[in-house]
Amino acid sequence: MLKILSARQIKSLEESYLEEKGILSLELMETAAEAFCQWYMQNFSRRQDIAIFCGTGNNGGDGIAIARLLSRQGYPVCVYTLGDAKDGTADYNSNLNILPTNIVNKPFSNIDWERFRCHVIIDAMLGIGLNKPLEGKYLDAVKKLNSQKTMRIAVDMPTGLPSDKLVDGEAFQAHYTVTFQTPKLSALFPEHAAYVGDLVVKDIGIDGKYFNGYESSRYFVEEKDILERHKIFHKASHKGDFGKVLLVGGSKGKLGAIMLSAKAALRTGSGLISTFVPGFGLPIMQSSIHEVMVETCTGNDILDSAPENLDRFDTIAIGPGMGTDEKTAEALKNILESYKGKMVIDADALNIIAKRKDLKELITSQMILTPHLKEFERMVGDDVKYPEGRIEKALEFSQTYGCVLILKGLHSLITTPAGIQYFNPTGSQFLATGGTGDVLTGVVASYLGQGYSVENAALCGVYHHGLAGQLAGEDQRRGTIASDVIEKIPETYKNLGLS
Ligand SMILES: NC(=O)C1=CN([C@@H]2O[C@H](COP(=O)(O)OP(=O)(O)OC[C@H]3O[C@@H](n4cnc5c(N)ncnc54)[C@H](OP(=O)(O)O)[C@@H]3O)[C@@H](O)[C@H]2O)[C@@H](O)CC1
Ligand SMILES: [K+]
Repeated sequence: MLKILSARQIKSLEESYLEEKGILSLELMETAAEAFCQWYMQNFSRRQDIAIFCGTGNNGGDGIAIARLLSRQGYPVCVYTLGDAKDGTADYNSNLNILPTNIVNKPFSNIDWERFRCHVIIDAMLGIGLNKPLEGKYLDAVKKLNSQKTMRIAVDMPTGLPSDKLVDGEAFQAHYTVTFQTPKLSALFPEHAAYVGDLVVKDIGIDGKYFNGYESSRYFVEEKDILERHKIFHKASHKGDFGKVLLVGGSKGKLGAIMLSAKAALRTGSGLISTFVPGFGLPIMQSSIHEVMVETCTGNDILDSAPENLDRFDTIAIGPGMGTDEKTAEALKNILESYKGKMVIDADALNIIAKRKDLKELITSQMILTPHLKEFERMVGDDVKYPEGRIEKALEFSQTYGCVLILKGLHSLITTPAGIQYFNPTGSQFLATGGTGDVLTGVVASYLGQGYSVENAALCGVYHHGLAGQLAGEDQRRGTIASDVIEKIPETYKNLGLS
């Protein structure tokens, strides 16, 4: 887990790290530049001309050091500076003084934009030191660079993005942001996706113990954290060991939702899946998914009653495609009141709960709620447009009702009633398509059925779902559909070296 700190905390952390280790900030800058270059060299060829735009703070210092290191490795580099060296930080100037003279180094204001050509733009203008919206030449630079049809990469933060809050005005639009040590909070806001691009976190050697003194309950999940939370099954495991899961949902025209959840749960590893759907769905379910068992409610078109003997199941997920009819709401109430096991509450179940205070009171610590932004807004009855406020609201909700909350979106946020908030690293823009939420419900329910704690099921579920989305997107690009994501779930295990 990487602890997420504010820009102010990062500066203080850096100072105490340097002091305790007895190293110079210039050395840390060199480490950061090396980390960037190592990533760059793995991903880009020497045939691509690089233009590095540098401010005069330490972000600019990183840029100048990157220019020297890449040039030494045979990469064609030009440097463009946005300020006067006399205003530069000490480390910026130290790097400028050792920039080889064969590297073109021009002021930004001297660029002839008619003739400007490069393949890759590296933004080292401003990083976590940004303290006001862009204006003047920085604004001009960002606008010019964003309009270039080239690869754009930001060092630490895209210029113009404040580290801890929503952007105000313009910012550099990166395809990749290579950030140091730990992600900055705002790089994880879905609203900033077009500025951050793909986020790459590079270790610069400040180990975890230095983070201990800084208060934060927000973390960025890493692959190793997920590996630790998985259960290991053995050859002799029986299908019953993988859990008996009941998935409740579906209504006329929306049966596909519960089918997607069921298939996803099977692909995640569930042994026995039952579904509970309106009567019309029985032949459809049975003919399309042979591995699931199907039970039906009293009514033919809508879900109007609860299943019998809920204790037969290790876990229940409810909501996909269910509709919000009053009879359905009563069936939901019945299930929430009588079932004591772990549950996933999604989609229309959330929409029903949003309107019923009495149902909100039935939320327990055994439950994982999985709203997307619109559903969450209905649940809290408030505007959650601003990410800083939304993250706070998620915490408040989870603590008030004692449940685990998965707020879906880019870098889905998992909040536990203990007050910990985890940002998920996996995912893809191609997950923004109908039915992927139903897939997540099936994945999370499957882990609950396999005996995972609510916290581990939420973390592993969101991680694998996001990774499956990435893998599906690599093959299918904008043509990715929810079923492709399901088919990629088994590959996520292979990816992590899990059986
Ligand atoms: N911390 C770490 O672990 C490590 C940090 N490292 C690197 O250092 C970076 C942070 O460096 P930093 O603190 O010097 O800040 P930086 O982003 O260069 O900007 C400061 C300058 O910008 C100016 N300025 C601000 N807003 C502005 C605006 N809107 N428009 C115009 N100007 C504006 C501000 O001017 P002022 O307000 O002071 O007049 C000041 O001159 C960090 O992102 C990372 O890349 C790595 O080297 C090693 C490990
Ligand atoms: K930058």
